[in-house]
Amino acid sequence: DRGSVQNSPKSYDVEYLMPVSLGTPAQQLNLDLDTGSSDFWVFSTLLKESMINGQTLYDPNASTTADKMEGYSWKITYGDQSYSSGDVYVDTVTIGDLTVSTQAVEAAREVSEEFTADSDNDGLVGLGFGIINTVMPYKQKTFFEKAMPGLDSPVFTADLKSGAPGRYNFGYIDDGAYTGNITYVPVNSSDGFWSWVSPGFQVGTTGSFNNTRIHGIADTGTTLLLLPEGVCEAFYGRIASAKYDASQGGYTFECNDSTTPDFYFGTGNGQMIRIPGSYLAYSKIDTSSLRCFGGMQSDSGVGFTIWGDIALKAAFIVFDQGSERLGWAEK
Ligand SMILES: CC1CCN(C(=N)N)CC1
Repeated sequence: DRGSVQNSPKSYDVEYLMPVSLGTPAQQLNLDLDTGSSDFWVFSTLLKESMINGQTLYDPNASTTADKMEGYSWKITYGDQSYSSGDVYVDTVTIGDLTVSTQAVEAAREVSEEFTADSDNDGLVGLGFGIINTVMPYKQKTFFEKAMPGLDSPVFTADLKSGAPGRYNFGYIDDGAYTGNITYVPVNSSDGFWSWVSPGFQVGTTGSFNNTRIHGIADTGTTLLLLPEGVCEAFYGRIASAKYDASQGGYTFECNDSTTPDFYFGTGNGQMIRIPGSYLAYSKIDTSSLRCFGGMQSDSGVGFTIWGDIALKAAFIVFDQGSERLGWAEK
């Protein structure tokens, strides 16, 4: 079996949403595929009105295939301190023609204001590893873990684009979606994340390659690229107008600063992925400013590097759960 679904970026590529069908008859929600978490949760009719702001709600009572998991609950808190919690139902879920008939659907009773404010986002499909699923008393499998045994190949791929729709594929690799070779690197899933080690980085076409191992996670659910402080300094040190602006909470520089270099990160076997400098002028810090908030910021608050959407949209990535490895290719 296999599946394929288009993903669409919200403004500034802050997140990428995909249509998902839940229940019988099908209820379509727009969900955020997040490889940095492992809960499948949705806005639902169990929520208080005050927590809803235009989102589409999953109504388990309107689904003839929904079964409540009595006595089960969940609560998740994300890196930015946003959170959600609620009850659990088993129901059928289809993403891009791929159906899992008994998915644990976590129906929200409570969401924090960050989720309420994001009116386009109806919930998350966590495609990290199931060991960090928050359902109690027994954790539940991710959509991919449920689908995997029936797939042609135990992989899913992410093709995120800058300011344009991309695609998530399940169960196969589309050889037309990338250029050159796919370089595979081992994954350590013990923390539940797609954790891997980059051999280093290079700033610009003329800079030398810095052999410094960077431990991090491939995370579709994080907008920016969070790298070690020293890497940020090496990059922003090459941009004439760049500075660390505590009032903005990060590095900023003039959006059109022509000294902005491309950023390359190593994936192994001498392969590098090129992130165009334009991706790193993330967004204007306010409408009247000529300065942009940087797409690369320090990972000091997290403890490891997060290869978020800024990096992922420069590549074609294979999340190979069958062999616990990541595949990186240019496109
Ligand atoms: C380590 C953190 C990375 C960002 N998160 C996420 N994509 N859900 C939360 C975990």
